Amino acid sequence: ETFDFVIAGAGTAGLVIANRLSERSDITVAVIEPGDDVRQDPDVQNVNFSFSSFNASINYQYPSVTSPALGSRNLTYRAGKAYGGTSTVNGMVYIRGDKAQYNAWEELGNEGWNWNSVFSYYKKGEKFIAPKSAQIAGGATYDKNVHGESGPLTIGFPSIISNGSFHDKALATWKALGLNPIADLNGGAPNGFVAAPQTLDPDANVREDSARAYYTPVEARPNLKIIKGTVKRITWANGHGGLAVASGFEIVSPSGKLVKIGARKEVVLSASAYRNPLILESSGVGNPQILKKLGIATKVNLPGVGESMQDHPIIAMTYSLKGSISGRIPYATMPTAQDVFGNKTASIAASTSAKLSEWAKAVSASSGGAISPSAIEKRFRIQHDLIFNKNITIAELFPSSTGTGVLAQFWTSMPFSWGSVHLGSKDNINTPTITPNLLSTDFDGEILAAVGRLSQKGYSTPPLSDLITDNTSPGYSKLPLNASDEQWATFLRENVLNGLHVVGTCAMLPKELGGVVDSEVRVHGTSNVRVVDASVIPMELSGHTMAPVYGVAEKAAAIIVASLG
Ligand SMILES: Cc1cc2nc3c(=O)[nH]c(=O)nc-3n(C[C@H](O)[C@H](O)[C@H](O)COP(=O)(O)OP(=O)(O)OC[C@H]3O[C@@H](n4cnc5c(N)ncnc54)[C@H](O)[C@@H]3O)c2cc1C
Repeated sequence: ETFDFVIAGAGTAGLVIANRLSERSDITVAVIEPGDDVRQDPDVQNVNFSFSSFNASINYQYPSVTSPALGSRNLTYRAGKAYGGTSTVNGMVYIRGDKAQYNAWEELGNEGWNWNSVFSYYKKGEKFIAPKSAQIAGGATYDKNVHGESGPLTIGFPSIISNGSFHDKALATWKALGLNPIADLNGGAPNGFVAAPQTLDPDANVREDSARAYYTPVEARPNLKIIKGTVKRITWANGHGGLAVASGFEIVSPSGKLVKIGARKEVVLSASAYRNPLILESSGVGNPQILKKLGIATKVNLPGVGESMQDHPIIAMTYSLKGSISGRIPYATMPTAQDVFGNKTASIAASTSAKLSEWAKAVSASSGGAISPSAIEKRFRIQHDLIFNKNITIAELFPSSTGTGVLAQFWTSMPFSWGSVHLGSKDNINTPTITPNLLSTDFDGEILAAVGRLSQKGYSTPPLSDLITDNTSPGYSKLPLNASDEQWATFLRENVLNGLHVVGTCAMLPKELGGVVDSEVRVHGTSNVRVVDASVIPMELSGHTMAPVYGVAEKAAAIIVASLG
């Protein structure tokens, strides 16, 4: 079969692209997806799901390689395998990040990619449902100017938001610690304490994933088709002008047969940050040294493929409560460097600035020289400037209720440790080789420890501390309030996990900075291969990744449609 556009992956981003392209009735669109239609699955719909309720058939679990910085542990990277991809199995939290982080995309060489432009696509995609009185009683606030009202993606607050004392006490404590309440964290300035909205329909009380939002309303379109299968590689036509030209995909059908699906115009990779590099590498697009080892001939020399993988390093602690909490406590506390480091901020800014070139050399070496030290240093300097001069939020502290306790999670936003994702062997398109390198740059551990101390301080400062009986994990005996730097370093090495917010493995950047796609999300060196999903986000954000994926996909779809004339 042949279509105008063929998209790999009916996930969070893939269905946005499919929806927007198929608005044009003169264009035919096919989406290749290995997962099933799970829109009626009660575990998917349930907004009070537990992560463990998702069975393996809709939940990829990729093990990483072991890492010395993690005490030789390996990590599990999870993602959704279904219509809707990871938006069907995720935590649904919808946070976009800081304005300056988006403006940095333009500074890095992506013309037209800045907060104002992506913000307009956030609004286009969104249908925001304002909180009702019960949710307002639980602390839900908003600024209607930063939300859209008529897009496909419904966003709201959980209907069972806790109206107990947790919110008021948490707000008072964080305020006492300098983190003031803010009305809405999605307007590009999330510094402070606030209730976070989610991708759910509060009236129907169901999860809003990208299948429900972007596929259900358009599935009857005759020019849109989802085909079950796994993309193995891009098929190439005879090139012209030095650019590689895709003619479609070779896919593995459910019965294991290799089938060709033709693309008259373009192919789009939306198979996730874990899987797009695998498809590119198995098509000969990537680092020639890696391709040679795999026995694959180089079609396009593009060493950034699969590199600069970034994630949020995350820690969870638990506190037991005097009483219990009924309902959800979806609050986010988002501090800046100043909030975390106080009067040491300027000296830390200066000492870390002096180390950027050393860190860049180490990260370049760990990528086998795939990205040059100078390119990484340029990217690090922009990141450092965001943290220390542009005052972005550098972490998130995020409680959730276990009923009789609080799971107090926190993570840092912009790591200086980068990992990678590559094809492990020529014929295994399903299993990425993931090298996390989490906390391999010492400062990432230092900043996480500082945020951890802030978290401990929050739970031991009245009035929030009035609710708490003890720290049950890891326990104050293991990690006291005055724990030393060494105690923190050991604790983090043994306990840090991957936040599952992976970006950057097909970064939207100029090729000389290690980029894989240009600012029209087209793979460098090709005329008609685009990548649209979390993998193109060039640097980690202070938001969670789903909201940025939706914003990026809406804008990328507009770019592709505009190119059709
Ligand atoms: C457990 C968990 C909780 C999370 N919680 C949150 C949260 O609360 N808030 C938030 O913002 N973010 C959260 N995230 C992260 C966020 O959901 C993801 O970053 C985002 O959904 C990724 O979207 P994507 O389009 O890049 O990829 P996906 O949505 O994963 O889509 C990729 C699709 O491609 C398909 N595919 C894979 N390989 C192939 C192939 N070879 N050929 C064809 N198709 C293929 C997959 O089956 C999938 O459908 C969470 C992630 C996880 C795992």
